[in-house]
Amino acid sequence: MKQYPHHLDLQPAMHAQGAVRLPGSKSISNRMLLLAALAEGTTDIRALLASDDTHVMLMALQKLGIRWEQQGESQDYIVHGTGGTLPVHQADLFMGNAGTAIRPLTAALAVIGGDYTLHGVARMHERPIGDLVDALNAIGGNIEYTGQPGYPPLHIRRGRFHAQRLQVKGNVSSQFLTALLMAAPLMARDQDVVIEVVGELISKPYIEITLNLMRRFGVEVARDGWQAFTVAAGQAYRSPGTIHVEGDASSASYFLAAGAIAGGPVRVEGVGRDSIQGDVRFVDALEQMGASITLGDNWIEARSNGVLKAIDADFNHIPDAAMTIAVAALYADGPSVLRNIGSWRVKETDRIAAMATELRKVGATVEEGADYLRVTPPAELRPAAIDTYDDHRMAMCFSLASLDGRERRGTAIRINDPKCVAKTFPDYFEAFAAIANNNLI
Ligand SMILES: O=C(O)C1=C[C@@H](OP(=O)(O)O)[C@@H](O)[C@H](O)C1
Ligand SMILES: C=C(OP(=O)(O)O)C(=O)O
Repeated sequence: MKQYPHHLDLQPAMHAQGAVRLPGSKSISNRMLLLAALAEGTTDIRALLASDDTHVMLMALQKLGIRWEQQGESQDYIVHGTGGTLPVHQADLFMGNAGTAIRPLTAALAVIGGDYTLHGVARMHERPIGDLVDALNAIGGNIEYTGQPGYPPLHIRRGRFHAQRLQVKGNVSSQFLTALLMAAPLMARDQDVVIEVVGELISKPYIEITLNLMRRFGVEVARDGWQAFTVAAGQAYRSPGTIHVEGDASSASYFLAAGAIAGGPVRVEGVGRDSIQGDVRFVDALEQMGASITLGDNWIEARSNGVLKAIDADFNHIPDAAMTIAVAALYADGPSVLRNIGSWRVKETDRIAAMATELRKVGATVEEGADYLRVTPPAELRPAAIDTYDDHRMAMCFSLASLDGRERRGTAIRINDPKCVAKTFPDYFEAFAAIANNNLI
């Protein structure tokens, strides 16, 4: 993988312009890998994301005995599905800090049965998984915590699944519901499986990605809004043959915001108006801030010709791309408020605290609530060394503070420990330099 120095210095850039080919979507890549492994037949996955999060999924599948082959140097992978069984019944799996790997795998392994341990980096062991474990153990799963109750590491043994009606909480992470949905067809081939959501469900558009991909692998889910999901008996995953991974809409947010802040046009290629990723709705927020957005079939472009307007909005549906708005708010004409972002506290780091601390370094006044941030831009941005907390999105979104807006100049930004971008976008800084006057030094 890519080598990065201990820090990167970004000089102020007057303009942002150009086109960027996006890496594959993390959310789609890891779902497709698991679905292809569980399917009957061989799947040809095109343009898989190359990153830490997909690497841990690929390695885990390999350890579980799933055969896959990378096609030369490309990001095309052939995955040989085993139709819902696993050749290896005992494995120790390293999950890094990939929520999209550990959560779905926990459910699939618990249902298939075997003797598996799942663990990750230190932060993974602080990220909650209790609601998923509770849902599975309540119907006969056998999952134990080997560290702190409620958190990985986990020890999964063969359970005795009985009920086909599950309940899961959705207010901490939507990935728990995604995990159960993906595992549901493995639970009972002869009985319907019903999954009920107890209370509020956050990050809803990610459930749409799950349902869409399950459908492409041959499994239909009937739903009652966001309350209940039924996987009818008799369904099993089947390979769709060849399947393409869209470009990552969350990764697109940095470049589109660059176009909005520093004029543009900046075009991202690989996602467009028909994307299945909720994060394409990030462009609505940019539009509200005054940017002009054009959506094509497989591209999105952002430009702007004025100062950005402040925004006060609920960002529950786009928690990842919302971090980009927090930094774009530095260029707005007044205070912006990002609401309903409580899940930020249990992601790669406590993102509300980290964002508040780092925005203050460039001069912003920030009010931090349990589930919101209010960002008041300074008269002028101050040079700062940004700590990244091993959070790829902290590193990526703070690159934007080096851009000149119309009313506010960009500033010299040092990004400490930039290699964390490898979680989803190893080449991020090269791509950013290419649209921002090659300002990497
Ligand atoms: O299902 C997914 O692919 C994801 C769901 C979201 O998590 P939460 O549901 O925990 O908010 C998002 O933040 C994460 O990056 C990817
Ligand atoms: C929250 C994120 O990742 P994960 O899939 O590990 O939850 C993210 O990529 O911003």
